[in-house]
Amino acid sequence: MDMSEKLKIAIIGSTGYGGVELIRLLASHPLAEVTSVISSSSAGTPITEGYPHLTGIREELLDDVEPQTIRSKADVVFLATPAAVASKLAPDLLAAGLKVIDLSGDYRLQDRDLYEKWYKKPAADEEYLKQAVYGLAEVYGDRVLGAKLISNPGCYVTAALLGLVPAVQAGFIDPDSIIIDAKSGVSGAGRGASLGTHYSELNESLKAYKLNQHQHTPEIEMVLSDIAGRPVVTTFSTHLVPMTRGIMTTMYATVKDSRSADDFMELYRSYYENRPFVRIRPEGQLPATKEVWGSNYCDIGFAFDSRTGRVTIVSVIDNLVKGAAGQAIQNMNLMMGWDETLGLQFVPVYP
Ligand SMILES: NC(=O)C1=CN([C@@H]2O[C@H](COP(=O)(O)OP(=O)(O)OC[C@H]3O[C@@H](n4cnc5c(N)ncnc54)[C@H](OP(=O)(O)O)[C@@H]3O)[C@@H](O)[C@H]2O)C=CC1
Ligand SMILES: CC(=O)N[C@@H](CCC(=O)OP(=O)(O)O)C(=O)O
Repeated sequence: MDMSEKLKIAIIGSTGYGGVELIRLLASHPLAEVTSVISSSSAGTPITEGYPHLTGIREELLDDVEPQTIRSKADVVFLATPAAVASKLAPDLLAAGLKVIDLSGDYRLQDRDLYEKWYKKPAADEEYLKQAVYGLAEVYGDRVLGAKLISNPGCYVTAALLGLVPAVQAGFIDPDSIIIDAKSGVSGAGRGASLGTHYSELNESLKAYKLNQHQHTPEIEMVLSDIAGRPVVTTFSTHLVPMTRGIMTTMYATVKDSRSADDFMELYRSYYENRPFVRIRPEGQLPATKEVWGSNYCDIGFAFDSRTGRVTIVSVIDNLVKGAAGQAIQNMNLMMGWDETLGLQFVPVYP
């Protein structure tokens, strides 16, 4: 690529929350620019019709989903589409010579049966699943360089795994004892209106949903099993919180070999030493979702209970940034061999 020219980006699903967050973040990327915003339902209309906050930033009309036209305008396409859409679109986009970064779950699980069981939709073709690189950037980032098809991890999965992987890999916790208690803001459910995300249903309430049925369960287990070197199953519970952005995962596990708070702190600081988006909090300080709002950070804190022999690990992310668009751009940077922080050095919005 001629470095005087920016990498051209198209976004399918640009009218959704993940898509519009890609537009926001890419607007300040030094080496990439959005050249096509695409809609399957409102091509020919301006994106500012649905998103007036983009006035003066993206005034062009939405394009159609047509691979050859997209290729004439872009080098990389981000798919921010509902489940089972990317698996239909990616083969033609790849054939047209585009690189594809998928924010949905379609290329995360290598096992097609697992996808169909948990997502209740048809799985992607085996041939493309084999090509897909799973982009949990801090763990598998070194596999992403030069990839043509990147599968961006789930939002809950990112928060949970960044909090668990170092301890599982080092054998500091018993993988079979892990319980993940997760909470998300409502933008995690996308822009479409539904009864469950309706203001008067959600406001002043906290509710558990999809218990033991959440589609991110097999993705978390896939990575924990890989890291532990044996099959791991886990209890993963999700809750909807009346806030716009943010995910907190509170994770409980039995500590092995009398590892201390200092041991954990040293392990996590060393694991994430060269990973600029993971911040380990000092002992006794637990992170809040507000402290990563609008940023690509994942903040992690610990609490030890010598009475029960358990550690509680708390991790927080912004679901739309580190949980979706931010990590997808981080993966694009890694794919291109660039500094992973390009275009992502936002200070969290506070308060
Ligand atoms: N929201 C979040 O925090 C996160 C979301 N994700 C995943 O990212 C993906 C997008 O999520 P999100 O932005 O929240 O969802 P939204 O529902 O807000 O947006 C999805 C967009 O996809 C487009 N779309 C729907 N059907 C098709 C189709 N057949 N072909 C092409 N485009 C289609 C729609 O736009 P149009 O009708 O204009 O084409 C819609 O605006 C999902 O898979 C989601 O699970 C992952 C991590 C976090
Ligand atoms: C609050 C809320 O509803 N969150 C969504 C997150 C879904 C998501 O991002 O799904 P994929 O990553 O699998 O595409 C959920 O729990 O289903």
